[in-house]
Amino acid sequence: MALVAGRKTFAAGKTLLLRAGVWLGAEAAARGGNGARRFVSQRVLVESDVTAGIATIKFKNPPVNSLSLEFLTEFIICLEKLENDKTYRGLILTSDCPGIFSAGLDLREMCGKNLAHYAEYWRAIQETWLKLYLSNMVLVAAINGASPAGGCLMALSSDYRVLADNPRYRIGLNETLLGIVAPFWFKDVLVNTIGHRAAEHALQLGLLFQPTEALQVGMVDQVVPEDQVQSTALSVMTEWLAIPDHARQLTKSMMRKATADNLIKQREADIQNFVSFVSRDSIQKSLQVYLEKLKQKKH
Ligand SMILES: CCCC/C=C/CC(=O)SCCNC(=O)CCNC(=O)[C@H](O)C(C)(C)COP(=O)(O)OP(=O)(O)OC[C@H]1O[C@@H](n2cnc3c(N)ncnc32)[C@H](O)[C@@H]1OP(=O)(O)O
Repeated sequence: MALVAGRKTFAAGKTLLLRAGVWLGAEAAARGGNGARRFVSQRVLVESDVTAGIATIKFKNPPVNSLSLEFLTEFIICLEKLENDKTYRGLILTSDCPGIFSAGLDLREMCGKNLAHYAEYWRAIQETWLKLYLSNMVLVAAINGASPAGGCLMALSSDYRVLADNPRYRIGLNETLLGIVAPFWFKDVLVNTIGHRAAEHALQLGLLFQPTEALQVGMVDQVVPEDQVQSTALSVMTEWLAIPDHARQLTKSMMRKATADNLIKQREADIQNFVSFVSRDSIQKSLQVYLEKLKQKKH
């Protein structure tokens, strides 16, 4: 059944389908007698409370939960499985890596690879976003670490964001600092969240907000002590799940459909655009310099 779901997801990406199959073969699922279920994959941990109808996905791609193609493949399959299983009405996104929610796109997937790889990678990024943004489940991001760029996008695609109060946990779309440009649909999601002027400011400067600033600008909904992030996410979830599903889902779709359709109607062009942008010599150079800087930071 899960493979069928995977096939639907990756109708346009044969390699991804194959990888998904490999992952599904390696998956282990355990059920407890108390309604708790746990799916284990290499990079994505899914815990669920069947009785409450709530699942928690923990990103587990150390050291920084970068969105590698392998991670995205597992993540997409998990999302699809949960979405198709009517047991689940709510999903909490969080991290299993201390201090990092997600470092965003994996820069190694965008450097020194061939054009077909860039296209495959970008399709997976698009697919992940569409799955998150259009989910029928209530999505709450329990942001327990730094959350730049693609990490921020995942949080912004949730319905509610709870951020741990730690000045090191900065969140924002910092693409310009890497010498690259946030795609239009990243921009659309940011504008929908914090408004046009604040988004223009944040995007041009590649701002990464500390928790109090993120709350002030409306990028997150709540900032709480680190040890209360999960419990707060859970109580927010309970509040949201008290709303009848059909009314909430239709309202969510009414609010989000136009933004998602904007990408859906030009998906292939967006892929081509990414491929030609990222394969430019100047962009490859910028990304390599940035990666090198990250590596040298430690020394
Ligand atoms: C072209 C069209 C537009 C495409 C859109 C792109 C959106 C994106 O998401 S681009 C990615 C933007 N991400 C970032 O700018 C984050 C960069 N990373 C950091 O700022 C920090 O790593 C961190 C704050 C997330 C964590 O800091 P910490 O001190 O704990 O760890 P580090 O020592 O910096 O990193 C450990 C290790 O991980 C490597 N790494 C970090 N980020 C990435 C990444 N995004 N992709 C791949 N690899 C990453 C870093 O180089 C270190 O590697 P080594 O241990 O080998 O040195």
